[in-house]
Amino acid sequence: MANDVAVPWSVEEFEARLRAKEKCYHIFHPFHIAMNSGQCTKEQVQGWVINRFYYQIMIPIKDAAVMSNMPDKEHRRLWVQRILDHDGLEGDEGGIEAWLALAEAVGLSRDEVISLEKVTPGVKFAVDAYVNFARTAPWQEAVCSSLTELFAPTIHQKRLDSWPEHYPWIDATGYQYFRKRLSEARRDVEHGLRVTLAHFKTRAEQERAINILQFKLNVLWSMLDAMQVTYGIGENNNGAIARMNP
Ligand SMILES: O=C(O)c1cc(C(=O)O)c2c(n1)C(=O)C(=O)c1cc(C(=O)O)[nH]c1-2
Repeated sequence: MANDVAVPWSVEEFEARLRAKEKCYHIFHPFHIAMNSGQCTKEQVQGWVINRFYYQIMIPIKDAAVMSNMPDKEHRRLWVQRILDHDGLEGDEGGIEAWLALAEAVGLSRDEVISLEKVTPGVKFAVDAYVNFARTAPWQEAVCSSLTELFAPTIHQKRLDSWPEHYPWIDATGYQYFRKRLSEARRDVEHGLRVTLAHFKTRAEQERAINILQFKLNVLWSMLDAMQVTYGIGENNNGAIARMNP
């Protein structure tokens, strides 16, 4: 039977199928598994922080693009908070600044991170693909693509639980970013799920939503693939670094 005549999933079934995508989340990527179980070297943790900074600075740009495609103020009012979460306000800094505090806590200098000089091409490519999708897709599809945040609190909590023990050399002041995201991600997801469950109605549309979520999961996964090529995993990193910096 063709997709467009298949019976739509109930809202509950649709939500369950979106949530079932957790199995493809980057928490299961070998680089993340190594990082969260204390197997990464200092250089690898620093490499992750440097590369993820590009994601951090592009998220509010992505969100501004999505907001520009939202025709009504009810959604923009909620969405604008995502930009403020990252950019902050004068006297009340946001996620980008918190990420720079994490960078300093792992022994990097702000300038080194802000320069983006060490961001690996694959990470740039993956993040740019996400921003480009969000900028050009119908806004409800862009909202749907942010739903990897369904799975993010678990990964932030995992870092908060395991990093202090595994990486005692990281200054504890660096963990504020992960702490902040626990509640921010839950709030984002409430809005994101409401939009997605209401917008994707037919079975074909619901399947498209699942594919959009998979695309975003692939973005996150590809970022770590690129980091793994550059930095290796665990102690076995020499060849990889030599390839990047001959
Ligand atoms: O550290 C992570 O694993 C992780 C994952 C994700 C995600 O799942 O997309 C986000 C974040 N962090 C994050 O901090 C964040 O602000 C964020 C925004 C978005 C988005 O798609 O709009 N995802 C994520």
